[in-house]
Amino acid sequence: MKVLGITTQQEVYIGSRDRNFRINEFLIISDEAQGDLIGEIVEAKTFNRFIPLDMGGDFIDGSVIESLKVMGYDVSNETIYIGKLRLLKEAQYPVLTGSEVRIPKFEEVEKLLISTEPSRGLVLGVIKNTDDLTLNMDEKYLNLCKTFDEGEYFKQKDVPFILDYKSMHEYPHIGVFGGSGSGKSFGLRVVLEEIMQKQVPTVVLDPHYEMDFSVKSPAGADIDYGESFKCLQVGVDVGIKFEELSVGDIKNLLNTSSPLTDSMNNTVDILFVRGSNYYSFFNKLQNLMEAQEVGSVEKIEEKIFYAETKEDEEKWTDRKNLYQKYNATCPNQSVRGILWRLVKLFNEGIFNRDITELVDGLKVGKLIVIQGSTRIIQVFATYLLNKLYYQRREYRESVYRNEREDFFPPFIIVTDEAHNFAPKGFETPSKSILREIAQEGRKYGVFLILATQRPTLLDETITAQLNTKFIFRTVRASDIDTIREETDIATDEAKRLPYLTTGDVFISSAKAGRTSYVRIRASHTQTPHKENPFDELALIKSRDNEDFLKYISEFMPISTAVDSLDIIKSIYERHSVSYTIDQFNLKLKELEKNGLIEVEETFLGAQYKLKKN
Ligand SMILES: Nc1ncnc2c1ncn2[C@@H]1O[C@H](COP(=O)(O)OP(=O)(O)OP(=O)(O)O)[C@@H](O)[C@H]1O
Repeated sequence: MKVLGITTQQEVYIGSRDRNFRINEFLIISDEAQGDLIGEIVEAKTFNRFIPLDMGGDFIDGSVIESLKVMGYDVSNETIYIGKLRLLKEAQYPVLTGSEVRIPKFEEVEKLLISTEPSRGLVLGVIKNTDDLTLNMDEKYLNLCKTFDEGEYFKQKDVPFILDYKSMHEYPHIGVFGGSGSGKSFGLRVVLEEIMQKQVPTVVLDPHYEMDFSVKSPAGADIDYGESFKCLQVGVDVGIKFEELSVGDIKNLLNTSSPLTDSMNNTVDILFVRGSNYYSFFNKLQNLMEAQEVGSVEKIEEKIFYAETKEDEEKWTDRKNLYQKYNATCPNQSVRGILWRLVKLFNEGIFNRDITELVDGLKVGKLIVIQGSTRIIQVFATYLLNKLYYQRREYRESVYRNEREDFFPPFIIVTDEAHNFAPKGFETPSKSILREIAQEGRKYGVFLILATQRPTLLDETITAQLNTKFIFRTVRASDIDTIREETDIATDEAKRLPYLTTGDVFISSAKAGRTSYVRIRASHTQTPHKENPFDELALIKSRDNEDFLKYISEFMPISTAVDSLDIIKSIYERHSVSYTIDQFNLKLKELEKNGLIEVEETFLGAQYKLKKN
């Protein structure tokens, strides 16, 4: 392998007669003047005599062809492999043409490729095309993971990719970008498995109900995550304690239910009293609304006068007071709107629980998965993240002040569909807290892992704070542009983004100052949605058919014209399963079509029989 053509300090062409180049493999140029220079292949081509070299287009120029000839290559008759090698560190001078190129030894690239020990980092996969480098690789880096491809598991044969999560302290926050089906959720699962192994307290917002780690995959038979995570459903296991809400919180919550008008905001300011419980706020709104509907103090007094019971009298007196106090400042429309939003939240069960179980889990280093519909998670997350972030902040600040507050651990927040929580261009309640954490979280040990299919729709301030970025296959041009702006990904790599294989990813790290090309390892667990819905359909159908066959076997042969009604009755009595005549006949036809029974046409119509075998 030799350096060809006119060279620069950043990039050179190299050629070989017998070795094909692979994208992102590492090679060393032995430059006589400058010593060893390490580079990475960013483009590779093969030429042979059927495709003359001068058709190379803009990939190679005339100087490359000329130097191939000078070095003794027969450009019109031989197969020649050519690669573009980008130096990892700019050379002092342009590289010497004709320099020898060789495969590095592991220790020559170890520092470049491996950022920390496996025990101190997250083993996320393997660095692609590095199998040549593993020849004398340290034992501690061997057999750390498996990869999964086309239904088969493979032993690790490349250098492992280990993410130094502790460096988040300096380079906080991770972004995970990729189009649908690119391997983003799978990648997130692997990251979370590793986080669980390190027992880092983590909150995962999971509107898709997919982050469950109880089902093992063949690659994780000996690892059990059962005790390391907990799924909690909003409104069932976790919720918001109404008494703890500030006026800001309640406005945020009502707003997520449906946006509040200025007048509604104002009305909440006037009516809400911190520390009151749900029912007292509800009653206040309800009573004021009813008083407003009566219309005037005189009319309410009439109601008091004609009240039939003491209770009624008190109720209307109360309403009169509210009316007198608030009618002028709180329009009926706004009171009504707030009440409607409040009841909607209440009906979702969000005020039924608190976050004690969640906080207890975090304190022992668990991964807490919050499940619920996208909307309810948005409502809850705003409250939750504010609460957790300020608790952690308060704890850290008390440490600075040498005071003793109860320990509250550092933690990570993970969410898919992050553009819904922090959209570009308009304000949402969850966005302000995420933005604050993106900018200030590092100081207090609160970190974000945000995944999205649409980086272009994610708030720019937040995107700019994501120091490590995982970029899976991305096809949309606008998203590729955003990725190019927001990462150090090179033009050559950006061009490859639409063609990346599912599960392959560019990991661009501010700490390393470079991008690695990685295959995400096989996950130890499986998503609960793994079953193909069409297989599920077939399975249910065949179970259904088997059951039906069991019910009818003893009545065979069956003449539909005479027997159906009696058999349907018997099946109902014995098995409590009911069929209409049409359903029963259709089921018989289906069984016959699937070859489970036989049919014969008789003068009485169709007669079904068990199959002879
Ligand atoms: N690293 C990998 N190794 C093996 N298989 C993978 C890998 N990554 C993804 N897959 C498989 O590819 C499929 C799609 O992956 P995944 O569900 O993660 O896509 P996605 O990008 O999250 O899509 P969406 O955003 O639509 O959910 C899954 O069936 C998964 O099993």
